[in-house]
Amino acid sequence: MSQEIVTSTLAAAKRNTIATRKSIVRFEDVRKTYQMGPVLVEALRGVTLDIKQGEYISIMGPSGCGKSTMLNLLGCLDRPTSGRYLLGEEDVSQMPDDDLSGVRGAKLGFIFQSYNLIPQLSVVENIEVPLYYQDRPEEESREIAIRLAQLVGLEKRLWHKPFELSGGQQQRVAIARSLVNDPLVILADEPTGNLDSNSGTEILRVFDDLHQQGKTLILVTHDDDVAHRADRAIRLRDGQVESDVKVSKA
Ligand SMILES: Nc1ncnc2c1ncn2[C@@H]1O[C@H](COP(=O)(O)OP(=O)(O)OP(=O)(O)O)[C@@H](O)[C@H]1O
Repeated sequence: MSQEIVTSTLAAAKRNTIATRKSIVRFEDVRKTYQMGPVLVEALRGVTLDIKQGEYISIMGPSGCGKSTMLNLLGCLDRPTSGRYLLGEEDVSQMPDDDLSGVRGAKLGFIFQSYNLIPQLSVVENIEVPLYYQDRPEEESREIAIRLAQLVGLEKRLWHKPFELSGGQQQRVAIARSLVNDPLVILADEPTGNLDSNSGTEILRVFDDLHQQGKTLILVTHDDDVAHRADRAIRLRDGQVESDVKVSKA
């Protein structure tokens, strides 16, 4: 078989496997309206999306187009005004706050631009934080945290505090912490926004590795280069999906 045929056969096989994979996130005509005194602000105006297990998605768009609103909804930090949000098998669209917070802890991992680490805690202890709310034996939590610290390349920094780490290393701790409950989806908000370009590239390599391991990643960014590391790019404009395309890698 020629190289060309092999390449196109592989590409078709990959497309097929994505098409037949389980949906992890489904938005059906999701709308979000904020009330500002007498004024209604329509931040999301009918977004329909289907994200499959193992996809790596970037969300881009101009300021005010609804990215944070969408991330807040995806992250179960807020509820849609109307429409349906299915996370895995579960309809989370109108869940009460307590249940939503349970869903966040069990099914979602968060990575923020500003790392959000606890300054008094070491690398391992920061990674363990989401496990405090579970009834796990201490040694087991510690084992998981150390394994994840190793996974993100921090095996020589296990007992350092955040102020003793570079920005890139702090973001690795945040990534390890986001993985601790083996989430269905990892949500990242401008994860490289505070980093110089070398550290940013290192963090993007960690995302590439997670993607290779089959994790589902959704990343909001202003940066075209970051967006192009994903395999699907969604662009919002005025609260709607303007484009939703597969990223072609040269
Ligand atoms: N809590 C709120 N109350 C009222 N209006 C809001 C609220 N949050 C967002 N908005 C409005 O909803 C629209 C979408 O805002 P959103 O923060 O989702 O945009 P964004 O794409 O994340 O912008 P940026 O890139 O500047 O962070 C904007 O018009 C914004 O002013």
